[in-house]
Order: sequence, then C-alpha cells, then structure tokens
Amino acid sequence: MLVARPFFRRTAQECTCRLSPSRYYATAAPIASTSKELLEPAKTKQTRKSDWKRRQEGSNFVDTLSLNIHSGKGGAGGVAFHREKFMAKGPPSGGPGGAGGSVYLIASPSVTSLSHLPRTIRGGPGQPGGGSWLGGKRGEDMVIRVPVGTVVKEVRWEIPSEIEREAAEREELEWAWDASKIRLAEAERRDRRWTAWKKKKEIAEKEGEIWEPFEELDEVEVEEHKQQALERVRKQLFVMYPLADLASHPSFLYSEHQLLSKLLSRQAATTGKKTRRRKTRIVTEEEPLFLDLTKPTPLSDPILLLSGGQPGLGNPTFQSADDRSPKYATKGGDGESMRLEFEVKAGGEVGLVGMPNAGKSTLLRALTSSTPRVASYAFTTLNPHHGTCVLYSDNTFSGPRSPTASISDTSSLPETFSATSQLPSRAERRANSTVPSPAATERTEVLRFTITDNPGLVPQSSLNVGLGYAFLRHVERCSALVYVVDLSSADPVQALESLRTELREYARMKGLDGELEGRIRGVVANKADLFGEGREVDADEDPAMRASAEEGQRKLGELMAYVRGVEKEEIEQGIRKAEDSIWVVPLSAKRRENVEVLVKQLAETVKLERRRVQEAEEEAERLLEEEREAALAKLEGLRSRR
Ligand SMILES: Nc1nc2c(ncn2[C@@H]2O[C@H](COP(=O)(O)OP(=O)(O)OP(=O)(O)O)[C@@H](O)[C@H]2O)c(=O)[nH]1
Ligand SMILES: [Mg+2]
Repeated sequence: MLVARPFFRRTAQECTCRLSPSRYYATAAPIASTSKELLEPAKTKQTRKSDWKRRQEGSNFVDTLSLNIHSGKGGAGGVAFHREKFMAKGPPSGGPGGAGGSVYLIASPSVTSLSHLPRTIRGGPGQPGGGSWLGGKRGEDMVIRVPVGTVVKEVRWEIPSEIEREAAEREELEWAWDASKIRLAEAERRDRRWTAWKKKKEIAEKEGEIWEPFEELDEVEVEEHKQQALERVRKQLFVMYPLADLASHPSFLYSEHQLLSKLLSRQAATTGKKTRRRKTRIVTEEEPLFLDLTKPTPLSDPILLLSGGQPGLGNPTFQSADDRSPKYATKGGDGESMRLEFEVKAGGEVGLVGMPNAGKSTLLRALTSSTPRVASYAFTTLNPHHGTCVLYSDNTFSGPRSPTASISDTSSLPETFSATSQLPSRAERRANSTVPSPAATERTEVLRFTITDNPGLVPQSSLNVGLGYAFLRHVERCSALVYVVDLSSADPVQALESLRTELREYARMKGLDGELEGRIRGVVANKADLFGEGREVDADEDPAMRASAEEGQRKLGELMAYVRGVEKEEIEQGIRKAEDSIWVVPLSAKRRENVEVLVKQLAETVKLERRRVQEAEEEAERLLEEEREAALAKLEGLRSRR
C-alpha cells in the first residue's frame, strides 16, 4: 500500500524522537495566517561549490543546510450525542480533537553533522475527536537534533503575492463577520418577537381570546458576496451534524460571531503588537528567529520552533441554556511553517590552522586519540575533526601510546631542535601498545581540552578561492588558535604570512576585525625531523647532514624572528595583550617527537583562557548585582518620598 509522503515521514521519524504528549494548548493558532508557499532560497554559489566538492570525496558531513518545517494541523472536534438504553436523547458527547504536532529543536552533543536531517520536517496532524467524549489523538511532535555550535536563522521573504493573499483573507474574514453580525441581529430580533408573542398568546388564551398567528419578520438583506464569504468561512471553521440546519439558529450564530470576532482581533494584534506565543518561543513575530546554540540544550526543555495547530472543540463545549443539543463543533487550527538555515560552527578550544599538507591531521593524531585521514597530498582533510587531549597526574597525556609521551622531563622550550631517534619498529610498537602503562591504574585526570584539525587554507581562501571560505567558519569558534607550518617547505615565513593574511581578511569580512589574529597563541614548526634525516648522527662526520641541520636551524631562527616581530606589532596595535606572547615549538608530528612540549604549552594556554572566561563571568555577575542594588536603592528612595 502506498503511504502519503513516505519519504518525508520515514526520514523525519528516523532522525527525530518523540516527546511526552502532556501539553495543553491554551491559545488558538491563527487560521491560515502563515505562508505556505515558501520559495527556494537563492543558495549562494559558494556553498554549492564547496558542498559539491566535499560530496566528491564521498563525505556525508553537512555543515550548512536549509530546511522547511511545518507544525501539524489540529484535529476537528467531534459532533455526537450520547445513546443509551432507556435514554433516547442523551447529552452531546463529541470529544475534542487532538492538537497538531509541534516542532522542537535540540542542540545535542551526540550529533556532529546535519546529514541526518531531511529537507522538510512536519509535525503530525491531530486526530478528530470521537463520540462518547473521546478526544482525538494528538499529532506527533518532531525534535530536530543539531550539533552544539549550530547557528539557526529564519529566512523570510517579502513576497508581494503572499502579502496580497493575507490581505484578501482578512477582507474575506471581515465580510463574513459583517454578514454574521447582521444575521445574528436578525435572529435575535425574531427571537425576542417570538417570546413576546408567546407571552401575549398565553395571556390571551387565559382570557379566552383568539390570538393571531406569529408573523415572521421579513429577511434582512445581506449582500451576496458577504453571504458567500460567510458560507466559505463557515466551512473552514465548523463541522456540522448531518442534515443540521443551523444557518438561522441564534445560539449557533452567536458562537460563530464570537469565533469570528476572536479571529479578527487576533489578526489585528499580530500585525502591530509584540506577541508571546508559548513559553519557550523566544522571538517576537517581527523578528526572524536567530539562535546561536553554543551549549547543549537540556532534553527536558527543548526549544519550541513552531507550535502545532489548535485542537477543535467538541459539541458539548457549545451547550448552553438556549441550546441543549448543539449540532456543531469547530475544526482544528492550521499549523505554521518556517524556513530555517542551519550553519554548524564547530570548534574546539584549540584550533589548528595551516596550509594543506602541513601536517595538521598528523599532529591531531599525535596529541589525541582522534584518527583523521593523513596523506601526502593537499586537501586530505575536508571537514573539521575534533580530538580530546587528556592530561594525567603522572605527567602523561592521551594520544600517542608510546613511552616517550611524558611531559615531566621537558623543563623549558628548546631553542633548537634536531631529530635524534629512529622511528620505532613494528615489533617495538606492538610491544608498547600491549604493555599497559604501570601508572595507568593510579593516575588521575588533570586537564582535558578539545583540539580541532581544520582543513587547509590556501592563499586567497578568504576570497573563496580553492575550496572556499566555508572552512574558515569553524575557526571562528576556537578560543585559541595555533598555526602549523611545514618547516621543510621552501619558505615557512612566507607560509605563515599568507596564513595571517587569510585570517585577517576573513575576520574583516565577518566584522571580527583583529579578533581572530589576537587568538593566535603559538606556531608549530612541523616536520623538523627532515633536518637530520631521522638518524642519530655526529654532524661533524657527515657534511651533508650538517648542512641540512644548519638549514633547519636557520629556518627556525627566521621563523622565530618573524613571530617576535608580529607579536610586537600586534601588541602595539592593541590586538594582542602583552602577556599573550606567541610561542614557537619545533617538532615532528609524524615521529611524535617534542610533542610533549607542545602539550605543555597548550595546557597552559587553555588554563589561561578558561581563567579569563571565568573572570569575565564573575565580572558580569558583579556588575549585574551592582546594577540591581542601585535600582533597589532608587526604588527605596522613591517609596520613602511618598
Ligand atoms: N617527515 C614528516 N612528515 C610529516 C610530518 N607530519 C606530517 N607529515 C606528512 O605530511 C603529509 C601530510 O600530512 P597531513 O597530516 O595529512 O597534512 P594536513 O595538514 O592535515 O593536510 P590537509 O588535510 O590536506 O590540509 C603526510 O604524508 C604526513 O605523513 C612530520 O612531522 N614529519
Ligand atoms: Mg588534514
């Protein structure tokens, strides 16, 4: 059997989870006031290009996505009457409809990409209410799970046809309201005449007089287009009992009139005033939604994006002294729609920035247990990779499982570096990996921080050259940045300079002038092992070796001199604080040599950053407290004056 929209339903359910259906809709959603025909946005060329290139690599990582979300329609109320043995005409017994399914959003640490989301997400429709006071089943709620660090933007267009449509809808509602007002007044007048006639008739009968029969009033003419509008709106709003003729029934007309007034006043309110829809809905109607989900959302308190359609009311709701058996119920409210754009800006505490092939991924492998792909060609990494570096009380850190992974014996930064050891043989590595570290059971965790390996930057990335600036976005979120340069390349200083230019240009484009550069905390001079050819040599013995070692020293010296210059310049410009000096660590990520020094530096950097954040939070709290006290003092002063 074919099911309607099987693709959407299935994928939406797979990617989302249910919420407990324990909510009550206190307010009605405006009828058909949300735009349904949302246009496909003009996706920028840049996102399409980089997305396509990434797909070529077979990657299913998606960090930008736009999707349509719709909340479900509410179910109609039931029209039914109770039947029972010896009770031929029971009371009205139609149950209320079920509310439409809402759409929620959760920033979850358990997802890292947007690839699991379908392009359209719909809340389930509410079921209609039944007889015997049975309420309809509520529509299924949808929860969109996105990675922590996602920026959510609502997209709105000023569509002229949409505005015209809404204006036409409102005009129709006004016509219908006019017609209903006239009809109601007419019915009430007839009712009053009927009551008066009956009274007079009773009195007359008592006195034995014959009373003239009741004369109906002439129908008050309602303009035809208004009458038609009323018919149409009636169809949208009400469910009628079969064969019920309610069009001139005063109590029905009264209910109808009230409902129409309510709808009209709500439509008027939404155009001017700020309205709060539900407790968790943060934005006002005027401002498009904007969320920056930097922290995980608690599962108990998901963010409401769209509330489901209002449930219809069953016929017992309309029971009154005048009308003991109302033969109508209301239909459920429409759901709402929204178009959202998601952008994941994931970032660890430390971000690695470098040219392609500089060895960033190798470095992440050396520092953490993350295993990004490493290969000897550019653009191996196309998406950011995260790893966690854990420091233990016995001065070891997670990541390389080798006995040299201790940071106790590295007292100070070496000014020079040359490789002295050979790569361990396979047998050695196996031996190391199987023998557990003796201290492993006793050690405790001291510090833990995340490192992000970003895709390589090429000159003019900030102008969308190469794979574009889509990758620079992940750098924005890192609180500290580290440049990784290949010391064996022809001109490491030149590489560093172009990295700086890219970062500066990107920051300027994003309105973060000088901010990203100020976050640079160090430079890693990678592939230092290539100067010395990885063997323990006596430099005096081999002149070629000595030349190579000298070249390494020279390049490192130049790099350091350049970095000192940059540091001084930035401090003068006010981008950098004087205590944030830029360290330079020569190392070999591949051989995992000298990485301990880097870990030590990173740990200090991270600790300093965390301390700063904490101080800023304390400062903000103190200011708030001061402000509160000042306001209270002012209030006290005002009170005492009275
Ligand atoms: N000799 C030597 N080679 C290294 C070192 N670090 C990385 N490499 C090699 O350099 C090449 C590139 O390494 P990757 O880690 O993939 O470089 P990347 O910076 O992540 O490159 P992209 O992902 O393209 O940006 C690989 O062949 C590595 O084996 C090192 O310290 N010494
Ligand atoms: Mg890489």
